[in-house]
Amino acid sequence: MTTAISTGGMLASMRQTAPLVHCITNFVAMNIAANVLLAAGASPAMVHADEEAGEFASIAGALTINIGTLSTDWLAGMQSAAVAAAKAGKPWVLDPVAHYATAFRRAATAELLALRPTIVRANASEIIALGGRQSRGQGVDSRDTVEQAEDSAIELARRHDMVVAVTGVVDFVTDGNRSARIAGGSALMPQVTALGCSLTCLVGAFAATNPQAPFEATTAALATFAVAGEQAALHAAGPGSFAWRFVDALAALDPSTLDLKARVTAA
Ligand SMILES: Nc1ncnc2c1ncn2[C@@H]1O[C@H](COP(=O)(O)OP(=O)(O)OP(=O)(O)O)[C@@H](O)[C@H]1O
Ligand SMILES: Cc1ncsc1CCO
Ligand SMILES: [Mg+2]
Repeated sequence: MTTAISTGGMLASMRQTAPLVHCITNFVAMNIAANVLLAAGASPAMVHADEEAGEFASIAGALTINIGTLSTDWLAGMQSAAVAAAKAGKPWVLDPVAHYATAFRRAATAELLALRPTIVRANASEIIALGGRQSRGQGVDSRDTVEQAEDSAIELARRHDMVVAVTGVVDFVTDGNRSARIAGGSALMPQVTALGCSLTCLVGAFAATNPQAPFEATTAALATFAVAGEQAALHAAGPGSFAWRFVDALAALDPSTLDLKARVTAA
């Protein structure tokens, strides 16, 4: 069954408002994530210092936090930003990169979760471990399937009253009551580093435009990635040309094509 969500309409309204998205992401992702947001039609700003992160979060449309290259200083900025975003009523998105890998990351993730993210976006291994189950993940890449993570995603969404998005071959989004699957993308996507991190930032852009509908906003962001990924893969020779073709495909994607090609089904 195809859901009634107009992903194209959400892309159009996101572009119309060009939301300012406060991204605290990792050193690997910073450049590609900013380019992905610009191509899609949002306005990214990478601001992480504790001295200004709280102030900036309160003026941005949404905040995204990614712990990929974590340090103590950055964690302080993340916490200030999350507190300020919540106080200002702005949605914020958490990407708990490899949170299972070290005690530092585990503790940081628990502290950030306690600050009540609106949305968590992660790969299957990260979601399984976040739900307290044994995942096969070691570093930043997933070693589990989305299907294996679906129950954990639903449990997490209910436990923390948030939207959870698990990405992989077919993505899964849930708010604990409603769930959807988004098919598409390309096997080249996990071959390009930090596309998941970039997607987390794009989820922030859609959530900024639709703060009352984080489930729909997340679904639309994932569908946008899935369709742009398919288009980019058509003529890509490998991960290198896929990466720039993907940015071009995002910029070229029009709302009606997105509506036509998006494969979103209720789960
Ligand atoms: N095998 C695949 N086929 C199609 N799409 C895929 C595949 N693997 C990942 N994707 C897509 O790639 C994007 C990034 O998801 P992924 O799960 O790889 O994130 P991630 O592991 O957090 O990435 P990173 O940590 O490198 O940023 C999503 O849009 C997802 O749907
Ligand atoms: C490779 C890598 N290392 C830390 S963060 C990151 C980007 C993908 O998550
Ligand atoms: Mg990741």
